[in-house]
Amino acid sequence: MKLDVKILDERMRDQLPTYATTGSAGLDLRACVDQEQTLAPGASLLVPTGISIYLQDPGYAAMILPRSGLGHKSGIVLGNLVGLIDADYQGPLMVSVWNRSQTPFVLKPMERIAQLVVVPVMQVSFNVVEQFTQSERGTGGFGSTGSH
Ligand SMILES: O=c1ccn([C@H]2C[C@H](O)[C@@H](COP(=O)(O)OP(=O)(O)OP(=O)(O)O)O2)c(=O)[nH]1
Ligand SMILES: [Mg+2]
Repeated sequence: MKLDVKILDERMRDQLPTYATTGSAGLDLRACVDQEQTLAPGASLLVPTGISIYLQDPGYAAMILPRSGLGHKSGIVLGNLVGLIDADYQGPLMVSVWNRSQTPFVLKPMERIAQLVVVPVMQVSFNVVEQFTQSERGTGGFGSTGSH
């Protein structure tokens, strides 16, 4: 699907997010900062990605997720854990970069810091009931099926 994008930082014009492989689910987002910035252990920083997107159709949303390499090796994840981009959002796409490690992290301009995944969404309305039709699981959860 074609997604409307606005370029807010000229550096993004010739490097719009792309799928790294034919099977990639995520589009890598870059840190559109002007200078290197050091994130102290535990610190988080709201980083512009230099673009805005407009999904428009409420049947879609986008999620910002950590990159696994950065998250696992460097402890660079997201301050909001997951970023949810509403279909009607038209503002700048921002990434809350959180250094959950115990080592300072140097964020470099235009570095790929997170990834964007576009997902289908179903909006619901509520049907208030007194009883649910009984399911096999019922109210069991939080380990009710055992651990083996
Ligand atoms: O990592 C993120 C998360 C959100 N957003 C933008 C897009 C999203 O549509 C909007 C609102 O996000 P959300 O609803 O999660 O935040 P909120 O704190 O509930 O703000 P609001 O009151 O504006 O809904 O902020 C980002 O750019 N990056
Ligand atoms: Mg909200």
